Amino acid sequence: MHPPGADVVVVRHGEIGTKSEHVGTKMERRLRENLDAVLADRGVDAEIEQRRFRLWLHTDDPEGATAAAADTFGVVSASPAVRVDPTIESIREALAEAARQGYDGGAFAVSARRAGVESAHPFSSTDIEREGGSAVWNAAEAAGVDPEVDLDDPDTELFVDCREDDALVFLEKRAGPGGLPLGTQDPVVALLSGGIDSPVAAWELMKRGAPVIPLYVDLGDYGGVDHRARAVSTTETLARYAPTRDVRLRIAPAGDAVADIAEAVDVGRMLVLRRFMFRVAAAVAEERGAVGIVAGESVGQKSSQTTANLAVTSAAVDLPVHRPLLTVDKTEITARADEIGTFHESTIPAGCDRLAPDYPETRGRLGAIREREPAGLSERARAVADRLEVVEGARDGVGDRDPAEGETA
Ligand SMILES: Nc1ncnc2c1ncn2[C@@H]1O[C@H](COP(=O)(O)OP(=O)(O)OP(=O)(O)O)[C@@H](O)[C@H]1O
Repeated sequence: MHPPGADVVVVRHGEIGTKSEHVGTKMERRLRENLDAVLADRGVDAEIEQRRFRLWLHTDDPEGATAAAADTFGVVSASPAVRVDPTIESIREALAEAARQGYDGGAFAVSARRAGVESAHPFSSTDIEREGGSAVWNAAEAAGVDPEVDLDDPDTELFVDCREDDALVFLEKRAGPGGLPLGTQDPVVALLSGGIDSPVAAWELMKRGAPVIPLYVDLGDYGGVDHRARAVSTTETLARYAPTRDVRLRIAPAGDAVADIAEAVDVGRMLVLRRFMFRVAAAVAEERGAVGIVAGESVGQKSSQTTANLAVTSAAVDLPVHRPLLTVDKTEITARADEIGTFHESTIPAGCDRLAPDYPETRGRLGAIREREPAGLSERARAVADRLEVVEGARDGVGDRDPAEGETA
């Protein structure tokens, strides 16, 4: 919610501030470019101004600009604000206006910060809070609201940032994803199954700055049109967070290879299959200059995801397999999927479920699994990776950056 007259959105970032000046400056530039692209992608008109440890968005659409900032990796919070003169009188007036808009009962608090030269104002932040609080109180009473103050746990918080030349009044600090600007790490291949977990895992890597190359392994008769459609639609949602990037889904035509695995392997079948998928992903990574694989596995969630089995599947490739959900419970993963917009409730049985043998292996041993693996799987994985289908049109204005470009801290 924004106060009346808001025409600026204050955007805060976090970890960039811990970097060296050289790296921090580059990351700030990348954040600005990414934010600009998200704004443009959503048709929000805003001009970005670089401030110390902040970006300011000058805009006539404070809600749209705040929502865009809150979906940009690297942003910790965003506040649509009104700017007034740095005097107690102007601040009181703006707070009273803001209260008429955004305070309709419950407990409130005014939180003030003063930045800049100490002697710039003849008042302290405590003065602002006291004077501002009384202005809010009066405005509420005049509007028929029964005001109450709770400084520790308010229902409504009204903020004042008082600086040398102006004061900002705002009603919220909308949380962004945090993390680092997308493109500040080298890319990884994201194995997307169309299920709930893998898009969240991909999003987590994006949040830390790594662009993803989404890859769906088509299981042929064991997969399904709906399964594939879910991978396409979750990729489109992920792409909304990355308009500067090529986030088109790649589909690997693995039906024949999967059918052969299902035919040849019973005990340990899912491990052989996952090892095959990792090999396909590694081949795509090599081709596209990616430096890792991200998967949505979480310890113990499925029989193929026990600690022993994760060791067996990871050993199929030299590239690191990143599993950001490793220790996250399913309820939390589902909530996160809902938040980021990739959650699709579905009763469609996943292809892997249909492939699972009656007695799945829970404690695979690398040597035994290697022996059971049909010969030539690495070559077949490379062949499948050479015949990728790229799903066009997932997003307009697909990014044009080189996926191998990164600027690691
Ligand atoms: N058909 C597929 N194409 C690409 N990646 C896949 C596919 N199936 C599984 N994966 C990858 O392997 C991981 C584990 O898959 P598994 O089938 O055990 O989980 P799932 O519950 O079906 O999928 P998800 O983890 O996405 O919910 C997935 O998180 C995903 O990263």
